[in-house]
Amino acid sequence: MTGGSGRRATSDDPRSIAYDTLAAVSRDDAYANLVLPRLLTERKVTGRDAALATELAYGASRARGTLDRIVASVTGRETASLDQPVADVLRLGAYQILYTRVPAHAAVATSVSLVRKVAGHRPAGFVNAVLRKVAARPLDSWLHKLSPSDPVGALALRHAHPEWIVRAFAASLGDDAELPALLDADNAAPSVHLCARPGRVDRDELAAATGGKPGALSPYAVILPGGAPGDIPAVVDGGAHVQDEGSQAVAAALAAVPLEGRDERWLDLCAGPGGKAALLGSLAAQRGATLDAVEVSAHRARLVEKTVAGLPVTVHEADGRTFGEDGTYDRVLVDAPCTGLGALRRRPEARWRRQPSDIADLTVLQTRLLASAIRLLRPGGVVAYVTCSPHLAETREIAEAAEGVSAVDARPLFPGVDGLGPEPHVQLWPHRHGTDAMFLAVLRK
Ligand SMILES: C[S@@+](CC[C@H](N)C(=O)[O-])C[C@H]1O[C@@H](n2cnc3c(N)ncnc32)[C@H](O)[C@@H]1O
Repeated sequence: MTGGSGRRATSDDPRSIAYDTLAAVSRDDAYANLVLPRLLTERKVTGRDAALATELAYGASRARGTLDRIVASVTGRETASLDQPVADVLRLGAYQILYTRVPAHAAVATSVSLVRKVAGHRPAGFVNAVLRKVAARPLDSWLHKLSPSDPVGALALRHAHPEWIVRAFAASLGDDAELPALLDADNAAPSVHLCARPGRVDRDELAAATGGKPGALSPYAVILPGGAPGDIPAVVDGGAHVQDEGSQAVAAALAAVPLEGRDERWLDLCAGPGGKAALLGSLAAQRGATLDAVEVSAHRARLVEKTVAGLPVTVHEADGRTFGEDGTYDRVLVDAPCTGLGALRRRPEARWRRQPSDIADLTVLQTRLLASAIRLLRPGGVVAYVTCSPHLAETREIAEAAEGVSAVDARPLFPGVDGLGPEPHVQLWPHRHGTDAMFLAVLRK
């Protein structure tokens, strides 16, 4: 298994497209959810072929760790140590055999011809032999055979998540009972949510026009039944944008916190690509306030500029840790850079790329950004500390260590919504709320 060429399959066959997506993820650290749509467009693949390519590329990316364990138990070596083209063809083949209705003989035959295309004739016999052995047992039997004895390890294997992530979810949830539902939700494609920009589009009219339904958490959310949001007239003309309802709800919560005194200067300290800045900017426009939107990355600052065009928002390409004049803002959002463990359903491969060692650097940055936000607030002003991760080290522990502020109970900002704990903060969950697992702490200076 040496000398992998790393060639692309370059064809419009769904398996080739799925393979090229997996290869881009393995070789170039690419994001499957960016590569796949581009390949489908370039190769003009639509309809059932596009659906199959999507299922295979995203499914095999999500299940990668579990597939690798099964393949490794057949080959006797780490799957990641095989040549990349062989490893990815085996993942794709094993995924079809174990997780789809593709007949095993077809999955094996197409995998053998795929490996010939991307790695030459030498590994063809190996791929054929390995996949035949994979096909000798159904998925349940593999899971049973390879399952560790501890329950969290077993859930991690069964639901294709790294163990450290399942443990982090369990710690945040407080027990293990909901883990299967949460892990299942991570493995399902999320529905598309729109944000009807306040002052531009009426949410109920947008719901009626799109066949969607109003969301329960954000007064601006429409949950779409399916289809391509880019074709919706309100999205085309900028009256609405695509945004997870949880993201909308935490931004709207900051605007809804009661505040005494001046309420004119708002700040978004981590603004790119600008979804929350667009909602806050729309609310600011209605309330005679202005928003400063800070983003350290030049490319992402440009994205914010596009997203907030026409709103009373000034974009600053700057470092939030050192930005601005102390004591000058009334409301500040810190939507901190984080592991993104609350949005795994959106990024098929992300769970396998993230490492526990990522946490330490992120928590230092999160602490410094929150301290900067507090420095920038006037006395009595409020900060919303937000992450799209439920990891306790990135959420409660950061909020509770913040100095010079007291926690505001955030739960009344979500009237009629259950399962928001832990008091006084809000933790949303995909399996409870249908949103990304957004965390919100509201702190008053
Ligand atoms: C979770 S994202 C924000 C998402 C955004 N609020 C939205 O709703 O579209 C975090 C952002 O913080 C930016 N960032 C990272 N470090 C930063 C810093 N020191 N100062 C300002 N922005 C920073 C990242 O580039 C990234 O765009």
